[in-house]
Amino acid sequence: MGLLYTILNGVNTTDIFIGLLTIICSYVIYFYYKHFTRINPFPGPIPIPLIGSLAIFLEDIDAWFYKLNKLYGRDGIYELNIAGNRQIVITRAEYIDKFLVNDGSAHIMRTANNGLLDLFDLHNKGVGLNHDYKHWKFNRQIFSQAIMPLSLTNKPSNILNQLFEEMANYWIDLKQKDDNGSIIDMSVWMRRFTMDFISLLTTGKHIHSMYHYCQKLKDEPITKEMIESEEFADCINTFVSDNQIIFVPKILRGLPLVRPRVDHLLDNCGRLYDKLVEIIRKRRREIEKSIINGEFDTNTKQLDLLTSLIVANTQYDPHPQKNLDPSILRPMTDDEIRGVMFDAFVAGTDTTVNTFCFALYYITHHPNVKKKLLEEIETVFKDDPTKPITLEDLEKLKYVEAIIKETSRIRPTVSMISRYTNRPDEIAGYKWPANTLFIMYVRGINNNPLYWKDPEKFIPERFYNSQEIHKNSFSMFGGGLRMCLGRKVAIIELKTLLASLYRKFDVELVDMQAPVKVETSTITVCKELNVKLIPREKNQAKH
Ligand code: HEM
Repeated sequence: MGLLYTILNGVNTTDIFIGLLTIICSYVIYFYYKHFTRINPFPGPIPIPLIGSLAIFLEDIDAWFYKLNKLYGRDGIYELNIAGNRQIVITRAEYIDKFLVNDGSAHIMRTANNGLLDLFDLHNKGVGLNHDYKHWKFNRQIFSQAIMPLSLTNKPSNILNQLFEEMANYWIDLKQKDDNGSIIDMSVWMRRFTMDFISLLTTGKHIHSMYHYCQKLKDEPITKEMIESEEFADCINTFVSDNQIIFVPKILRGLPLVRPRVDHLLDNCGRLYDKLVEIIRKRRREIEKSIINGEFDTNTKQLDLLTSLIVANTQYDPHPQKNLDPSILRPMTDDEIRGVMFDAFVAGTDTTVNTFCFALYYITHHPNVKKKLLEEIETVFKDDPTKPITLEDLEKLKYVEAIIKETSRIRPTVSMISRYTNRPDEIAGYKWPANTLFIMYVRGINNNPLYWKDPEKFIPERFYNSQEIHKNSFSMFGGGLRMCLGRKVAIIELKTLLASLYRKFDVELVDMQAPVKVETSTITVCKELNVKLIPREKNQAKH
């Protein structure tokens, strides 16, 4: 202690300054030495020590990636450094094959987990950001067991029909007396709609977020339910729009620009987790009560998702699994269910909202597409605009499906999908060490003129003949072992929504000149889409 005191006592400000400067210079030299001697050097922006590419913090991520793709993506591979992490960006369909196959577990992880996943209790919870292979496998198996059978039933369509009717009535209610239609921000309404949908699908309970939003628009007195409902919607939106901060390296957590954002998101997630756990515990008690009373129906294939998750791998499981690794044949804890429910709300709401809004934007800008869409609706539903939509009807809506795919090709809401290697591998003809992070740049591949003629043109007919589509040149739901678990439900939802909307309303953009307003975090979000909805007269669907 005495020696340390003597040393420190003899140190003046200049010495401290010189010491710090030496440390910083040594780090910068070390950083650039590592950078210029890296394995498989590819073109890309020159990184700044600790920060990597500053542009990612200053520009919209999607717009920045699009620009980089034009600058560096010509040969199908380039690289970036984000907050000190090297990322290899792939823009050719031929190079992503290994990430999209279902065998092996070499490319199963999505992130390096050197960020703050643990702090948010996401590193071994749920599915989407789960970094722990064993826990991910267990959660994925049970989530899949619960959601896939649902998409084979009319349950999602029935909920969607009921919710669409409700929403259409609010829209008509909001119409000004002398106006021929209602002007609404579709992106906000769709967020409330998908929230109500996912809640009904997962818990069987209506949280009335559309109703509360409508009350708010009509300036009705604010009630406790309205506040709670808006808070829940805000928590989901905040997580969707601000979650990149979770991937900032731990070492940067205390920085003045980082700390408040992390604390804000932590507080947000805390409230969301508490709400979800409250819902789960309540449902568990309800199930226990119905079992005691002999009222629990194990034969039904139409349990809501939450009930399926609670009874999975118990004697009340309606889809008992055999021939599986015994370590994943156990029931889930409340915390594990919370992780999966969190995924359903976070991964299952905004993705659909944005795809739907982008589709409307393109349909309104392409009268020929709108005409064919209306003709298909007319053919399938004849002149009955009220008949509830069934799975059978959805099967027939081929052009609607092509519109959804073409929208996702040209403007994917998930424009980047990452994979992290846990062992050395050969990708794009190069040998890579373990722990390399790859980004499949979906928007670049989906719009690459190598695979698509006139890629910038909106032509749904491209998807009529799937054999003509180059392998891996279109991705909406990713692929391989981590492929989207909600893909079937999402397609049901999008098709039902588009058909229901155009059966009942004519849709016009309020500003046809304005580009679509987007903001990117891990997904590309439609920030605003102001539309005018004009109720259709009977038999008017063709125009
Ligand atoms: C249009 C709507 C949707 C789009 C475009 C979409 C897209 C995606 C994509 C690209 C992935 C990553 C796949 C990969 O890494 O290969 C993903 C993962 C996932 N999605 Fe979706 N999704 C949509 C709707 C939904 C819905 C409705 C749900 C649930 C109700 C859902 C649940 C999930 C989950 C849980 C994962 C993580 C799977 C894993 O990591 O194992 N998604 N989604």
